[in-house]
Amino acid sequence: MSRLDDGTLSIADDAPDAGAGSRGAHLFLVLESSKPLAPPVRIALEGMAQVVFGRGSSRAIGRQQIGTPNQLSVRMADPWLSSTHARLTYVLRRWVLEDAGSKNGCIVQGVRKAQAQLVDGDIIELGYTFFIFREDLAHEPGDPAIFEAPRAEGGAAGKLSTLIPSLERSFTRLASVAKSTVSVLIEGETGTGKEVIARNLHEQSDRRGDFVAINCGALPRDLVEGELFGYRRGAFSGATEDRPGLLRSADRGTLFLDEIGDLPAPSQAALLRVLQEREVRPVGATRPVPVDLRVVAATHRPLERMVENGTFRADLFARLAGYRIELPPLAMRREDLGVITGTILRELAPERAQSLELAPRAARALLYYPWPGNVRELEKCLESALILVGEGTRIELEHLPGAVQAALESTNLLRRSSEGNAEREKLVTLLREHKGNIAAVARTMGKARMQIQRWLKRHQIDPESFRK
Ligand SMILES: Nc1ncnc2c1ncn2[C@@H]1O[C@H](COP(=O)(O)OP(=O)(O)OP(=O)(O)O)[C@@H](O)[C@H]1O
Repeated sequence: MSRLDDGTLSIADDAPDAGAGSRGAHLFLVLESSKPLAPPVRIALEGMAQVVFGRGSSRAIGRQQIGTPNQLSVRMADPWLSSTHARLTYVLRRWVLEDAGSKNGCIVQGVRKAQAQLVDGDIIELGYTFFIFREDLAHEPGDPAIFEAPRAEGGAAGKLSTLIPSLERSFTRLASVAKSTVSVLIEGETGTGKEVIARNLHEQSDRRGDFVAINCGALPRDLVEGELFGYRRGAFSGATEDRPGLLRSADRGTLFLDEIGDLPAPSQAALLRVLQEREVRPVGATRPVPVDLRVVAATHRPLERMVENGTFRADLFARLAGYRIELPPLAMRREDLGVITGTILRELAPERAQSLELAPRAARALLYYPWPGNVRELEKCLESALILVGEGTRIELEHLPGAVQAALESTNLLRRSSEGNAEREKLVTLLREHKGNIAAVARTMGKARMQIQRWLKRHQIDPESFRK
C-alpha cells in the first residue's frame, strides 16, 4: 500500500506489535461492495486510542505519525465516504463509534447511528465498505497489527485464505502435517470446505498416488466391504471379475473418507484392521495385499460423542484423529465473507471478476444471511447471481436467492436489528458481569440455559471470551 498525502504510513511499512495479550479487540475490513476483490484486512485495536475513517485517493491503513499518538487512519477510495467520516475511540474500556458529521452516516447492525458502543460481532457500514468488530479475539502476540488477506490463488490452496488468527494458524500447520503420514480428521458442518482441506493436504503431500474420495454414507450397506477392500472373482454371486477396491486405488496416494461417522460397525472393524496392518484383504481372497495409505477422514457428526455412546469405535477414532482440524460454520467466520466471496468470484468468472461489483444492499444481505449451507451455499448463490447478471457487472439484491434477499427486507432488518441489538447488548452486559457463566446469566434473565445458548449462537457471541 502507498504512503498517504498526510504522512500516514502504509500497511507494508508499518506493523506495530499486536501487544502482549493473547486476546484483544479487532476490526475487520470485510468487504468493499464496489470492489469485492479488494483484499480484506484485519486490524488489531490493542494499544490504539482512536481509529479515524475517511475518504482517500486510494486505500491506505496505517498509524498516524503526526497528531494524536496511537491513532490509526483508515482511508478508502470510497466516494460514499466523507473526507473525515467517523471515529472509533477507546473510552472507559469500550470501543465507541461516532459519526464525524458524515454525509451518508454510519450504520451499525443495520441501524443508522450517530454514536454506538460496539459489541462483539457488530457489522458496521461506512459508505460502501463493510467492517466487523470483534471485541475479544484470540491471537498471538507476534501477529501483525495490520494484516491484509493474501491474494487468493487458484486451486485448493487459494481456499485456505483467512483473516481469523486461530484458523490461519491451523491452516499453516496443515503444510507440515501434509508432509507426514499422520492421519487427519476434519470436522465441520456440511459445505464448510472439508474436502477442500483434504485435497490441499494431498496436493502438499508429495504423495504420488491418487486422491481417492469415498463418501462412506453413500456406500450401499451390504456392499461396503467389497467396494472398499475389493473382491476376488467368484467371492459372491455377481463377482464376475477381480476388483481391487477403492482403498487399493489410493495406494501411495490419499484416501479421503468423507462422512466417516456413517460407516457401519462391521466396516469400522475391517477398516481399523487395514490401518493397523497396512494391508487389505479383498473379499474372497486368501492372502492380504500390502497398501501404503494416507488417510484423511471428515465428518459433520459429533464423532467424539458417538465414541462416548458406543456408535463409533474408540480405537478407530484414535487411529483417524492423528491431527484434528475443525472448520467453523460460515456464520461463525463472517469476517472471512469477503475473502471467500473474492475467491469464489475469481473462480467462477476469471475473466470479468475484476470488473464485478456488489450493490451495497446485496453485500449487506450476504453479510446478514446465516448461511445454513455454509460456503457451498454462498458459492451456489454467487453462481446463480452471475447467471442473472448476464453481461452486466453489478450484482444487485434481486440477483440473489429469495432466502438471502429476505435477510434484508429493509424494514424487517431495521426492526429486527434494533430489537436484536437490545437483546445482544443485554447478553453482553450480563456475560461481562458474570464472567461468561451461562447458568448465572440464565438465572438473572429468568430463562433456561438452552435459551441463552441459542441466543449466544444467534448473536455469534463466544461466552469463553468473557471468562478471563
Ligand atoms: N474457503 C473457500 N473459498 C472458496 N470456496 C470454497 C471454500 N471452502 C469451500 N469452498 C467451496 O465450497 C464447496 C463445498 O466445499 P467442500 O465440498 O469442501 O465442503 P464439505 O465440508 O466437504 O461438504 P460436505 O460435508 O457436504 O461434503 C466446494 O465447491 C468448495 O470448492
